[in-house]
This record gives sequence, structure tokens and C-alpha cells, in this order.
Amino acid sequence: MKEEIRLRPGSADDFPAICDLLGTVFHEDYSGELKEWEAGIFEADRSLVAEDAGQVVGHTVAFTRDLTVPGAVVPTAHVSGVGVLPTHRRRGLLTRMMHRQLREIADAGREPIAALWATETSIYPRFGYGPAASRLFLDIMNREVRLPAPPAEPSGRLRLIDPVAELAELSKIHEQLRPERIGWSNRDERWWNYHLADLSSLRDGATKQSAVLYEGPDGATGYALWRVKGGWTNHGPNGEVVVREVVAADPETYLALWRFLLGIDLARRVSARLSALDEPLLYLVDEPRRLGPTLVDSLFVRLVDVPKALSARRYATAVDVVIEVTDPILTENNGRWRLTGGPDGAVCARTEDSADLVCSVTELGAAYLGATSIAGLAAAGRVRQLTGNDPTIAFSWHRKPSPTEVF
Ligand SMILES: CC(=O)SCCNC(=O)CCNC(=O)[C@H](O)C(C)(C)COP(=O)(O)OP(=O)(O)OC[C@H]1O[C@@H](n2cnc3c(N)ncnc32)[C@H](O)[C@@H]1OP(=O)(O)O
Repeated sequence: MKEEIRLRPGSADDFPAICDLLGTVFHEDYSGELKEWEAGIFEADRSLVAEDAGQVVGHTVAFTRDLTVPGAVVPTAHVSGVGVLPTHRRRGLLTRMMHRQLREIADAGREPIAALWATETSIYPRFGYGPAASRLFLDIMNREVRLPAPPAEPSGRLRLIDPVAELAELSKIHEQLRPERIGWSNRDERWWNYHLADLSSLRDGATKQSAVLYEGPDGATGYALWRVKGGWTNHGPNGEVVVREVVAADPETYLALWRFLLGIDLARRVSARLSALDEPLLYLVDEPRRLGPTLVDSLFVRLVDVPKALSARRYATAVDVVIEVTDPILTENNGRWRLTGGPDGAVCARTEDSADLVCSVTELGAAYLGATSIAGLAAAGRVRQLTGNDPTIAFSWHRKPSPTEVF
């Protein structure tokens, strides 16, 4: 009789087989430097494998990190490394792994939400993950856009640095800004090393990673990371600056960093793949159209513990609303919840009162970071508003999410 495919916790011994699987499903070479890179952040005790006759045929892992949400920093299971071998796809293995992983996160009780980046947008809503943030891919014609002049007497100056040698500086700025930046994940030393690792297999024909720091009288206030893909045509230089990250504490720093990136010689394009929907660059340049923005989904959020998650974040205005939630996977979330609170905090408790709105846990995940409008979801028929008590403004936030890394 054919043995059933079983799910079991992963272990450090499974790591080579997991890398082989990830290499197969993501069409990458996960041997050598990529394998070493992944080993630096692998959490064996939070990995889940599907095993068929001794072979690892499916995998997922939840990384232990925090996420900044409106008004709070919340422990968040960062789900990643999801794959099922092509020989075993569409037999419900992902479904089994997602259900088991969510149950384990819920039972552990530490993380009220989970988050992930999806390779394909349609995969995760069925498991309660809602598209909670969007990003802009920018494809900038750098010679066609003008930025305002820098201040006559700038308070800081730019210095090219080795990002690994000056990790402490980068980390300090990141930590100072993180509590306010929706969608940012904390980076301990392992995650900084992972983030800054400059693997040749990830350069896609570009130079090694470069970095610049903006330093004012009281210390560094921002940095940028980028690479350049050199190129020439019959018309001359045609390089592309590939921006990885721009972190700035204030408008002067932000302007200085982008002036620098847009002005790099021998480049005719500047690309950035993690720009926020309210990216200040949109409001700085004279020709935003020449930024070539394309809208793409980014972070998906799953409320694992609905009352805990809803009371963990803050709200833009006073809110007192009853939400009827459906969650076919974590059924303890089913039912009516009264959310009361505002800018200083919130509480959420089970109620028998009648509902103002009805939705699935996926829509709550989509609205959680303040970027997806509840009224918009209602207009799409995804949320049912039963009364005029509309929490759309309360759920929104003054800045859009700006996740800085695909984990
Ligand atoms: C957070 C991350 O790591 S994102 C990375 C996701 N991984 C990848 O993209 C790697 C390549 N793909 C794969 O490894 C697999 O196809 C997976 C993991 C996406 C899906 O695994 P499977 O075991 O085939 O999924 P499963 O059989 O449980 O399918 C569940 C449902 O999702 C649907 N589904 C699965 N994959 C996809 C997809 N790529 N696009 C659209 N729908 C999908 C199935 O059709 C099925 O729908 P149904 O219930 O209506 O029939």
C-alpha cells in the first residue's frame, strides 16, 4: 500500500534537502554561496517539511521577527521558503502545510499575525493572507527628471562606505526609524548579514553592492545601497543604477541621497523595486511620469489571533465597531468582535451585539497595515457593510507601508 505523505517538523539535518527543493521550485542554484547564505537565517525548529518515502517534497518556514504596524511593533511570523516539488504539486500539500503552520503559530500564542511575500498573488488569500501593502517598481529616466536644488548650506555630507564595515551605523539609523515605518521588519545581526551579503549570483550582471552614508553634525541620518549595471549603445553610455534601499531620517537627507543616485554618471536609468505608494520622490521630481511607476502587491498579512491583532495596532481616529469574521482555518477567530479604540490604543473582545460589517479574515489582513481601504473592499463586495458605522478612516494610516526587504 502506498505510504501517505507525512508532514513533520524540519531539522538542521534536513537543510541540504530543503535547499535542493528550493532550488528546484524557484529555478535557482541553491548550492554553494546561496546555500551558505540561507543557512545564516534558517530556523530549523520553525521549519516544516513534507516527506514522501524519505524524500523532502514540500517545505515552509516561519522566521521569528517583528513587524511595524500602525502605531506598534508586533511579533510576526515571517513565512517563507514555501515550495512543493513539481512531482507532488496540486495534491493539497501546500494546503496541509499552511493549515498546520498556522495552527502551530496560533497555539504558540506569541505572534498575533503572520506575513509573507507571494511569488504569485493568487496563492495565499485562500489561507487568510490579505494583500496588505503595495509597492511601486520605479524605472526612472534619470536625465529627464529634475529635483529641487539642495539647501544652500547643507547640514550634512555624503561619504561612500563599505556597508559591511559600517553595519553598526546602518543598523543604528534603521533602528531609530523602524518604530514609525509601517512594514519594516527588525534586523538582528543574522538578518543584517543576510541583507548585506553581496552574492555574485544575486547581482544579475551588476557591480558589487555600493553604499553611501549621509552624515550631519550629530551623526549619520541616512544611507543608500545600490549596484550599477554598466552598458553602452551606439549613442554612448547606457548604464542602470539598481537601487536596493534608501533610508532617510529627514527630507534633507532623502533629497541628498536621491540627488546622488539620480546623478551617477554613465547611467541613463535608475530602477528601484521597493518604493512606497507615497514615496516622497513622487512629490519631489518635476516629471513624476518619468519615474515610470508600476504598481505591484508586496506584503501579505494574516491575522492569526483576531482580537490580539486588532488590539495590538492603533487607529487613525476613534473607532467602535462590531466586525463579524469568518475564518475556516483558525476557527477560534469566527464570530463577532467589538473593536473600540483610537490613536492611543484599542481593545477587541467577543460580543453578541449585531455586526456593523462582515468579512473574512483575509480582508482584515488586507486592511491591517492601513493601506487597503475597507470601503474599497466593500465596493468590491468583499466586505459587507450592514450599518453606516464605517471604520475605513480609523483603519487607515498617515503613511503607506514601505517594506524594505523581500524575505
Ligand atoms: C511565502 C513564499 O515562500 S512564496 C513561494 C511560493 N512557492 C512557489 O511559488 C514555488 C513554485 N510553486 C510551488 O512550489 C507550488 O506550486 C505551490 C507551493 C505554490 C503550491 O503547492 P501545491 O501543493 O501544488 O498546492 P495545493 O495542491 O495545496 O493547492 C491549493 C490550491 O491553491 C491553488 N494553487 C496552488 N499553487 C498555485 C499557483 N501557483 N497559482 C494559483 N493557484 C495555485 C491550487 O490550484 C489549489 O486550488 P484549489 O484548492 O481550488 O484546487
